[in-house]
Amino acid sequence: MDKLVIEGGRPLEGEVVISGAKNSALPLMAASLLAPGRHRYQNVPELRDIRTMERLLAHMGADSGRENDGMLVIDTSRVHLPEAPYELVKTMRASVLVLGPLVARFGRARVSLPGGCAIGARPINLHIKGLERLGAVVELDQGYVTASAEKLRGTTVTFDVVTVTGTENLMMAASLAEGRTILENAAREPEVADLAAYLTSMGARIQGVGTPEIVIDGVSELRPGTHTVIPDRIETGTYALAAAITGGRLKIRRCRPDHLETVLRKLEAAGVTVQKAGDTLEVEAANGIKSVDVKTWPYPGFPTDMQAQFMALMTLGRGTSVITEQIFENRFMHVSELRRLGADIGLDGRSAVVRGVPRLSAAPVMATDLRASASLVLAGLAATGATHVSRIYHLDRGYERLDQKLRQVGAKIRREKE
Ligand SMILES: CC(=O)N[C@H]1[C@@H](OP(=O)(O)OP(=O)(O)OC[C@H]2O[C@@H](n3ccc(=O)[nH]c3=O)[C@H](O)[C@@H]2O)O[C@H](CO)[C@@H](O)[C@@H]1O
Ligand SMILES: C=C(OP(=O)(O)O)C(=O)O
Repeated sequence: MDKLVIEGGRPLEGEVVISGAKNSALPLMAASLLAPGRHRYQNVPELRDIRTMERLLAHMGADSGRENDGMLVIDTSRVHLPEAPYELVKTMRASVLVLGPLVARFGRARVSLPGGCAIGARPINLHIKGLERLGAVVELDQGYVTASAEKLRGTTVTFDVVTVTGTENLMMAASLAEGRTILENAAREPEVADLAAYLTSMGARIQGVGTPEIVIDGVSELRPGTHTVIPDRIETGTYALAAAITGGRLKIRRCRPDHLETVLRKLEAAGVTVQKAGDTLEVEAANGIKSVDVKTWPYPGFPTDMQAQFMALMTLGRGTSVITEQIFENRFMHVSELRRLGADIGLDGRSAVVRGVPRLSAAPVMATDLRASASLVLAGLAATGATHVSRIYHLDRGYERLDQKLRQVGAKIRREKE
């Protein structure tokens, strides 16, 4: 197992190029199951989750590989086994994204239940309820969801809570259903819009994307297409915070600042200078950090996937910050580790009360999920001394070449065997 060793206390300076979004690429890859043939994706990051999705699709009979220019090509002509086994699903919850496409195209699917994870129980009841509304017969058997439907039929589905992958699963299934499906209280995340853009290029008829009501008119078949994945807004935000927490200055290139408005406004409120120009963001923190409060919320609210990293920044704020997690019931696993670095954080139900301290100092820390790991890396970049972050396989799920990109902008960070 690898760990990261970070010698902190150096302001980051220079340029970082943002990779394609993991949370866009995964549903886009699942969408390849909707139409036999060669699907071509540009800007897919090299990540552990992407390789897991390739293995999952391969299990079903798909072929995939990269072309010389990095284009990921998935050929679904020979898919014959509509099944997602436990061994793969347990390593990546996003595997559940194959459920909708499989039922829609093959009339049946057998997908392992993902189970809980470090950040919460994360049920998929709304995915299942939605598929049932579309006419699928769904059963739970020995830890697997089996769903079957001769033909899905359009209907209205109202989500009890906003669910990103739930919206994506149902949008894919409804694209091949008979008639019109209306998804109410749908997710508005940019990744949902990116998936809708690809589905539309495949021949799907989708309206209302980016609003809480998505209308899908089913078509009888879809065709493979070519698509460029949007830049990763969470990676972008993480580097913006890396500049801020180290008192540095970063030019963040090939990103979409408009997908990160809420985070950028909070950064400005914290006294950080943020300049947007097209697909470039410049972030500079010359005068320290002011404490600000944050509440996570579905898009366009403050993303839960940035909560842990923002908390790392707030540990060094002037004043007290209240950070409230409203999406997942257990997404504070980083708190005890940040405390090991000298942070002063109290927990009160769904809120963390972060009293800023003048400095953090290095310690060995360990993370239990992807963004918690990122928050520890940020804290380590600011802390004095050498911070050892273990279990970085979490980071490798979601950040492409994180250590290399940070080294390029002046961080002293290396990967070591534990
Ligand atoms: C691969 C991917 O895109 N992952 C993202 C996606 O996860 P994911 O799509 O799994 O998260 P959801 O949006 O579904 O979860 C939001 C809330 O709804 C609840 N819920 C969800 C589905 C369901 O059937 N029943 C239910 O109760 C969840 O437990 C959670 O409390 O959105 C999350 C919220 O922005 C992000 O943190 C994840 O990075
Ligand atoms: C929670 C995340 O991912 P996943 O939904 O794949 O677990 C994330 O990207 O922060």
